[in-house]
Amino acid sequence: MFKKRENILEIEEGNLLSPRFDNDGLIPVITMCSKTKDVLMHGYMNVEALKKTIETKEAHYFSRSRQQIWHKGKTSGFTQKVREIRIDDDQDSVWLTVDIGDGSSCHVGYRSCFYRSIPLGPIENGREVEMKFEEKEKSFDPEIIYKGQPNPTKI
Ligand SMILES: N=c1c2ncn([C@@H]3O[C@H](COP(=O)(O)OP(=O)(O)OP(=O)(O)O)[C@@H](O)[C@H]3O)c2ncn1[C@@H]1O[C@H](COP(=O)(O)O)[C@@H](O)[C@H]1O
Repeated sequence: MFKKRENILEIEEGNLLSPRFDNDGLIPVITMCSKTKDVLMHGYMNVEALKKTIETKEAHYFSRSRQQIWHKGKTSGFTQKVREIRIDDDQDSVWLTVDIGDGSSCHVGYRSCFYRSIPLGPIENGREVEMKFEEKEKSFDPEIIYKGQPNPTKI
């Protein structure tokens, strides 16, 4: 299915898909909203998740904590319709452009998982870094949507 990685020229300049999966069999994925261009989330795919994403045109990831294929939106209904898939020069990271309609992509209730920004500039000695909320309010209530599901965020 995927071309065996044999030489750099082919990997960088060739037109055959030959993704590089890490020692855990995963490739990092960054997912962007086709409408707003916001980065929605960062996850991972294994071979099966990448194949399913290509074939079904809906984003599938590999959940590291659950150790299984994860069809995004299966529980919440917030599926991601894939509009474009790109891979980078050395074919070890994937960029998905997805349509989420009026949905969201963050299990905390925001549209994007990247809902806070970190201020630039000098950090005072010993002072905690205060972030800014770029999304002013949640777009859904995760307590309702993910009722009974464990919170994947770990300390
Ligand atoms: N829905 C999400 C979800 N959406 C976005 N993300 C982001 O995707 C990343 C997942 O990457 P990782 O593989 O590193 O994290 P993980 O620990 O394996 O995630 P989990 O398998 O524990 O959910 C997280 O760090 C979040 O930033 C989510 N991470 C987890 N979920 C959980 O996925 C489950 C199914 O949700 P839906 O796909 O929306 O139906 C629910 O239990 C959700 O809580």
